[in-house]
Amino acid sequence: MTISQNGAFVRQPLIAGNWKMNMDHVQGITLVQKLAWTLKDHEHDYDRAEVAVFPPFTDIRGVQTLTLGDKLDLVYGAQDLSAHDSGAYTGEISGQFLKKLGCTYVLVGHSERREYHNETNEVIASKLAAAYRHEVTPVLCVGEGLEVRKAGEHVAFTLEQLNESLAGVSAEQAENLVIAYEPVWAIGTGEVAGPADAQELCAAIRGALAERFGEDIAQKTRLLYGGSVKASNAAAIMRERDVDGVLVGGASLDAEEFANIVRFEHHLVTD
Ligand SMILES: O=C[C@H](O)COP(=O)(O)O
Repeated sequence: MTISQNGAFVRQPLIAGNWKMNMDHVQGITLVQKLAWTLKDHEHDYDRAEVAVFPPFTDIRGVQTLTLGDKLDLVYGAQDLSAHDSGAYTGEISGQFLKKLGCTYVLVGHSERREYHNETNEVIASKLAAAYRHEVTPVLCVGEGLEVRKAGEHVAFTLEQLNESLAGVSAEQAENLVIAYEPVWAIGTGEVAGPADAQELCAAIRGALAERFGEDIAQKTRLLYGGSVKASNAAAIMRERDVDGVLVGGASLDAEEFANIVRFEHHLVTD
């Protein structure tokens, strides 16, 4: 992340936990409670780093009730949304419902959606439009697979995904946008792209955003890295200039571990 002369972050870091298809609604409430208590024990300053969880759809109502009831500062989002607003789309979830459930964010185009649900950049563009229609901030996920990385085409591939997915997004809408760079080969595999790899792609993404929406918006947009992030590697990744946060999968299911990722600043000082 980038730090200004007075020690403030230029862009507020975002530490996001994607639970994927883990945690039923009872387990979900327990995890959020434990996370909130642990962060309270750590005297976490939520203004300094935002904390978001992305539970399964079935958990969101419980998480909403808990965060409202206990006046928790952490925010939450959904892992996907429909491109449609309502109607005969069995099994789909409208952005309208997510808005009503108090979701701040929604993941769009996660690599697992691209892979298992054949989501193309075109589909993802229509889901981004739906997120904007319902005023839920999208976290657009992009990133290359192993073959592309081995061929040395990871920057071009990722920027193409980015540009095609953002095809319908206006500069005004882009004021509310988070991008997550997640190299597919590093997701759930224990393989971590090094901090320099994360920086390379985040810098390239920021450059592409500048071309598309102007330098001002590019400098304000938060860029996350995702792929086998743990407490032991989060600080080194977060130290990179263009990385403003992390999107954590497996390690977000353990409240202590995730809270230690949120404490990345502590590790920055002591490393
Ligand atoms: O959304 C999260 C990413 O897919 C990373 O997952 P992971 O931390 O389990 O590798």
